[in-house]
Amino acid sequence: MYTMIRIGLLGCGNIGHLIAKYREGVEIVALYDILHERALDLATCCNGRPYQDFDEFLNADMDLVVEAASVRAVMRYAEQILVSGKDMIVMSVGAFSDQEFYSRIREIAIEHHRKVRIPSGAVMGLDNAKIGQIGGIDRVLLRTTKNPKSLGLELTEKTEIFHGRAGDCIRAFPKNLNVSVALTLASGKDVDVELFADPAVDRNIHEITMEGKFGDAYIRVRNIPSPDNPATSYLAALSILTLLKNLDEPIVVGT
Ligand SMILES: NC(=O)C1=CN([C@@H]2O[C@H](COP(=O)(O)OP(=O)(O)OC[C@H]3O[C@@H](n4cnc5c(N)ncnc54)[C@H](OP(=O)(O)O)[C@@H]3O)[C@@H](O)[C@H]2O)C=CC1
Ligand SMILES: O=C([O-])CC(=O)C(=O)O
Repeated sequence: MYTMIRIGLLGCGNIGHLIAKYREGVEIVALYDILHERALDLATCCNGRPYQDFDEFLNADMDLVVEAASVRAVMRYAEQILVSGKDMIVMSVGAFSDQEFYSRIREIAIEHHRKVRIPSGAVMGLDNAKIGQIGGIDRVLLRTTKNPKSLGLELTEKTEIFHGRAGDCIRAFPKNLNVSVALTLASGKDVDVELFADPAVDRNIHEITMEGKFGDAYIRVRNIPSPDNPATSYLAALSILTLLKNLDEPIVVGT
């Protein structure tokens, strides 16, 4: 028999709302957002209790905290969450581009017997990219194209606005390129990123090219933006909903 997993939502914006609306197998018991009105508003769609104080939120009777807030929120709260005995699901994985922070959180998770899970988010192929950890991949390139509005820009023609490494890209675009850091963590390769703003596209397009001992791969996802936040692909919310649904599954599919 399965028991409901009890979660707390850190971040009650677009993804938080989609989790509340479509969740399966989990109960939302606690909600926290930097803007308390957002937690209050989301509490009306689920039975969770909104908290204004983070420490009180963390004391709620829950198994894990689902972060759908920001890179800053992960950097600020991850350690405290793990030390409090809760697991974490992290959407704003860009926080882990800071190597020192990543190592510290990993050590704390080991010490406290906790897990930090990173969903595939807005890309496909993240699980297979993990073969890079055993030397199977030589190079990973991520080419992302979004409408300028998703990037907070006003442009009239397609423009390359970043070309470089994932760690530098997430610092410049913390709300738009978490996927580049997820790919870096999965593959163990410092991912090359090309970011384009194109007023002619109405999707968030991620093209991944991988080359290695296995051969080569080209994966393109043309994501529909979330209704409430065009920077975030709807696929990212589906990915976290699926992870939540499978948390207690005894048979695990995918690398
Ligand atoms: N891994 C992946 O593939 C993907 C990751 N993401 C990331 O997931 C996160 C959530 O996305 P989404 O729901 O669309 O974002 P939204 O901006 O719609 O919602 C985030 C909410 O969290 C709040 N928030 C921000 N910082 C904090 C904090 N320090 N403490 C508490 N609340 C905070 C925001 O407030 P305010 O508006 O005031 O900042 C907002 O209400 C983002 O960081 C996004 O970049 C998104 C897509 C794909
Ligand atoms: O949702 C997307 O397309 C990607 C995104 O915002 C991110 O990785 O931060």
